[in-house]
Amino acid sequence: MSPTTAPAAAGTATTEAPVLLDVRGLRVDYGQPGDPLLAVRDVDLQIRRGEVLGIAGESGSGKTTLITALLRLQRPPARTTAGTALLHPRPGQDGPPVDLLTASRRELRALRWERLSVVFQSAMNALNPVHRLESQFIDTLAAHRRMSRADARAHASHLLELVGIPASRARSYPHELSGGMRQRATIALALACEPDLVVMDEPTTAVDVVMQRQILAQVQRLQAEFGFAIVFITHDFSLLLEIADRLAIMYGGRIVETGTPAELQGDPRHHYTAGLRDSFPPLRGPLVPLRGIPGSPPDLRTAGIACSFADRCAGAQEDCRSTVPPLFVEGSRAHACLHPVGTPAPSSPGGRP
Ligand SMILES: Nc1ncnc2c1ncn2[C@@H]1O[C@H](COP(=O)(O)OP(=O)(O)OP(=O)(O)O)[C@@H](O)[C@H]1O
Repeated sequence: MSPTTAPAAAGTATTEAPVLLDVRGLRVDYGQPGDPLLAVRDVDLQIRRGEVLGIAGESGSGKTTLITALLRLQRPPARTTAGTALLHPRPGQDGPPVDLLTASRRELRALRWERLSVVFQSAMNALNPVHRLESQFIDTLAAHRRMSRADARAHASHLLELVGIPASRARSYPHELSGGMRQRATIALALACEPDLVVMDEPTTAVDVVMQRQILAQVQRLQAEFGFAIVFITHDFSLLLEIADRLAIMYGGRIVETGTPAELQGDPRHHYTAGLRDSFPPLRGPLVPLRGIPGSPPDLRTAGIACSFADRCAGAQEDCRSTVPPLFVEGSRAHACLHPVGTPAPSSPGGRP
């Protein structure tokens, strides 16, 4: 097994759908140039049209930093220091891809809502508290779709109904809705202009488990109807097993493994993926003992000359402490581990195990 010559994009080609967003070599840091915290390190990520890519990783692994950089929503002290993120045109449309990391404000304005939208954990941040729900839809549709107010109102009612909010609630203010309703309204708003990609950052963390299931079922129905791609970010591995087509696992600012849910659940290659899997109860099937991952997350202030998981890894060998593993590609999946799960430990000198 050897690393690929070209960088392996996370979740490389498991479907034939055209590539929508191609991220290469993304680096983001926080803080002073002399003392940066390296929150995202050399991330390659490929998102295909219509797929659900789940990004999982523990708190502080860089998930939010990654997507706020891609969407150009980051604020100082965050700085993108390297990389490209090419958004490809819709099939049948001409023109070169747009690099989201260098696009002008004007280009970004044209892309937001219409090609890219985002749903964050807190719906109150997305909805304007002093405007009725309906008028937030109408303003967005009027600005980006040039719809008449009457058409926009009808479209808003339709979208709200799609997420289970009756038209009679369209004139409510956000604070008059339950948390679950607000979050569903935010999702409907994100879909208003039929974007190609919807980024969802912990969209169901703030609601109870029953509401979480309802929202996810609705998202899946909407996705089947409209065909948008989703990047779904969460620390909840078992949730992603249920809803994602492919998974990318982040640890210490890097993508450490990618593959399908079945691959990563049944046969994880990176020891961190295995630990993450064993830390969450499965949503279906028999109960299994939960193990957790001992130790604490890596120090992101050091550039690292080792695998950042080595100190917590039961399978770590000597070379793991002196080499940053590249992403190794095995067919449609990839992992960044020198001694993957299931490979025998090297024999000690003299042939003894
Ligand atoms: N504004 C900031 N200034 C400095 N460091 C930050 C800032 N925001 C995040 N970080 C650091 O960057 C690293 C990545 O954080 P990030 O929020 O992207 O992780 P995450 O995987 O999204 O975590 P969570 O699941 O808790 O949201 C962490 O070490 C975090 O402490």
